[in-house]
Amino acid sequence: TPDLGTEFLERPLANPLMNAAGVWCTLAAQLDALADSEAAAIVTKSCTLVRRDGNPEPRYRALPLGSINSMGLPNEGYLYYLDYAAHHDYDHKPLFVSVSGLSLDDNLTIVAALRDVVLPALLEINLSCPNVPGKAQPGYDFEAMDELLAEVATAYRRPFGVKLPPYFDFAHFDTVAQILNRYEHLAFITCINSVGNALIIDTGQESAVIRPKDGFGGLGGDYVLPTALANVNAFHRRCPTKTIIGCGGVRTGEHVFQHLLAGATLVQVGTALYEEGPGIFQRLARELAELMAHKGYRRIDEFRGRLKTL
Ligand SMILES: O=C1NC(=O)NC(C(=O)O)N1
Repeated sequence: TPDLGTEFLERPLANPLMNAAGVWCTLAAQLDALADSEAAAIVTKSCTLVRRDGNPEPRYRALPLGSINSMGLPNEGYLYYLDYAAHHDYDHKPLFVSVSGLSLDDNLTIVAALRDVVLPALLEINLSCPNVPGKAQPGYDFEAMDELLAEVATAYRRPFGVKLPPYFDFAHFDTVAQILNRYEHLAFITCINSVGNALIIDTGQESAVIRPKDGFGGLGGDYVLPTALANVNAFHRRCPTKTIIGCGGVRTGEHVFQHLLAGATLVQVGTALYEEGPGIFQRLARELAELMAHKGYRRIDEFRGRLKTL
């Protein structure tokens, strides 16, 4: 059988699979379930300085082709996740801590705290939550993003990564890649977060389907796979010294294969994990191995990043 083994930041991993920040990772019991699953790494729900209830419900809706959500960063506050990180067994599998402070100061406070506890946990700075009313995504404000990365890189002084929103224009791919390439400590790039501020309409009810923001929310699932693959490949081409983590639209082993072909090293699962639970990682690993066997690949590095063009 094919070997799903891979490497992330020089660390060997059993497979390229992990959860997407925010899904099945807000509470310790959920994170424990991921730690006990076939996922090779896990990431926490994006945390803020203080605990948040998040947006009013209904704020998540599963759809025939994916999901829409406007959770609003409900989380237990950063100290909860630092405590979880302090007790995690890093020899078993890596733990990422996702941080989504609501201000530059909040981000720097959390990042400094994570630095000072000196844990092997990996930092994923979320630049792309589309669902906090009144808060623009740093990922779409290039000057603010550049300032945030400069401050975080200076404060953290260790390898970290960013979770980007989707971009839809080569000028934006170029500008963002140019910014990211200036930060040596910036070791990985996770593409993409949900496609922000979509609107799903229930025809029968003649209504939006989630309460926050008049029904506008982040789109995930099958709807976003082509956009996710494009962003993975765009930053894979433009940031040769960075490791790309793919996220968006992964529901089958074939989708994992496509993210790897596009240049991803790890592949995160969001909507499909929300719907299927942590058992999904065993299914995705099996389906990826079957597809690799069918194609005659023994290892991931035989095809990773080798997307052909016409
Ligand atoms: O970064 C985020 N992306 C999402 O799609 N939703 C969550 C949230 O709303 O908390 N955050």
